[in-house]
Amino acid sequence: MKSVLSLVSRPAFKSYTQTAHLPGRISRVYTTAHSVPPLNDKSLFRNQAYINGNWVNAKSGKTFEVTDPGSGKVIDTMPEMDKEDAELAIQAASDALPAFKKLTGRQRGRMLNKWYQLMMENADDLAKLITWENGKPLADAKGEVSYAASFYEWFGEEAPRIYGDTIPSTAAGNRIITIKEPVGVCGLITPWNFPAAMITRKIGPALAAGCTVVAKSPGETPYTAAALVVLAERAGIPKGVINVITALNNTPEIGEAITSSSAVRKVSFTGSTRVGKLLMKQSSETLKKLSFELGGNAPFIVFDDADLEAAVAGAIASKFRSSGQTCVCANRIYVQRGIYEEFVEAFAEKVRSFKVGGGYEEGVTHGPLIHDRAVEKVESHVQDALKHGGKVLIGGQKLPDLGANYFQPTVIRDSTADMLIASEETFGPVAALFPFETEAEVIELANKAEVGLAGYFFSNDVQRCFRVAEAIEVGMIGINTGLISDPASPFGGVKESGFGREGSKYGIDEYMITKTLTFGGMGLPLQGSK
Ligand SMILES: NC(=O)c1ccc[n+]([C@@H]2O[C@H](COP(=O)([O-])OP(=O)(O)OC[C@H]3O[C@@H](n4cnc5c(N)ncnc54)[C@H](O)[C@@H]3O)[C@@H](O)[C@H]2O)c1
Ligand SMILES: O=CCCC(=O)O
Repeated sequence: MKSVLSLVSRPAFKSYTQTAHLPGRISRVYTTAHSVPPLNDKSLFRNQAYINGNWVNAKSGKTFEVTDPGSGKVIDTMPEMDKEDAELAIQAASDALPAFKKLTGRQRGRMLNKWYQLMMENADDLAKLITWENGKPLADAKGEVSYAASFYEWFGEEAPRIYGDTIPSTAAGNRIITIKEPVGVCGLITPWNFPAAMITRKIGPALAAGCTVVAKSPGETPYTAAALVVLAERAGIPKGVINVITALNNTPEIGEAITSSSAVRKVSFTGSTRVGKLLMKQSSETLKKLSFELGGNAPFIVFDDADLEAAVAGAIASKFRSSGQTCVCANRIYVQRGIYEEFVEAFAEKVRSFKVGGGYEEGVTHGPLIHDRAVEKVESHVQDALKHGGKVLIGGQKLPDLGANYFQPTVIRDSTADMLIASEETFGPVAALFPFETEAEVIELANKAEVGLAGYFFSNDVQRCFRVAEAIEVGMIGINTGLISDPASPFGGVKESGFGREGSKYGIDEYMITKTLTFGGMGLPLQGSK
């Protein structure tokens, strides 16, 4: 294995251009460049885990390889940790808790603010790491860094503003107040699709509340998380407050260690509904406080009365963000019959202008998917749609000449309710367009999903806006917008998309408990007083 420094400063190793033929009337030039630009600050690249303020290997000495999804090349290794390492991290977080929770909110807020500033100062390097291990285009990666850092800024401001209540008692002579306390040690498990933002959205409120954490970084994208820890050290976060453990194949074992430990009082998980259900079962033995941000299958509805141009732009932004690999991506695009043909044409035209390729290449709008399993799922949804009468307008094919993980941005028209894509999250760059006739019909279709994370609709009728927003069973609705993510806005789902809210003024509550203080014998005359 090459040394870390040679890896982070290695020169371009491949760059080429090729033509990909798309069904329909055009063929597009796709390009890719597999060169990894060197970091300005090479010390941000770490290939170890972090426990109790120390950079460490797995006790077993085992490691796993991390692959650049764009080039298919191995980036480096990370420690393949197991239960024993997880227990050390939990112990470190437990030991650090008493002192950390005694700091004032203002003191913790200042640390988070410093961390925010360091992230912004090192935004270019963090973005390079995100693109390297996740594949998303550099411009998107930069956007993710700002989004991720904004959770430290936001919760740094919330930390000094944790209030309890004064409550009128029903019993005469009693006086009731509540205080908020940190829940304790938190186990945080996050996915690869936002290597920075999914972690900061949990660590920010946890630290603001006074909790200490054990974070399991995603096996596919652990280097961004490690770089964030380097910046945490510089921000003066005390040792043991943040512990980041790493694993790929041992992930279920780590999950079990975290969920079964009685020292861990809270688990916050972002990932699939399948794994969420498993972690909930595992956590039941110790009855932990839980937050689960799970899978989505977002309906995106365009009514006849919508602004067509805005609806097309919103649908493109929602569907193809991160090549369709976000939990809030539109998965089912329902368009009312009166506007359907016009919408299909304008939407397809936009997709034709995409440029797929390596994330570092200038002008690339869409990168590779994360791994071959993601490509297989996307391909199976396209094949299934074809079998059920869907018509592929654009795309529909893998792009093997670019690399194993590239798939053409795809538009399928005349989609129907019996297609897999109508009931399962694709998590990839396939836009399925469904025609519909009436408002009642589309609400029923939208609510058929077992999950309910995000939903979107476009309409210029204010009555309808309220009616439809109230009828759709999701945690978040975009009305006349395809982008809803904001640190100020509560993020979370209903039904099998989980529970709990991240970001916003509610996000910090997930990491606190309310303690009730009842004072008896109050309001009585002072004994012996005149
Ligand atoms: N609601 C949200 O905020 C949100 C955000 C991003 C992704 N997601 C969902 O995540 C899914 C895509 O990610 P994925 O396929 O990698 O999900 P996944 O559930 O397989 O993995 C997510 C994370 O959980 C870890 N994990 C996997 N198995 C585990 C186990 N047994 N114990 C403990 N940890 C385990 C993985 O290492 C990974 O870091 C989609 O369904 C997407 O909608 C949801
Ligand atoms: O993928 C899930 C998170 C997406 C977001 O925060 O916008």
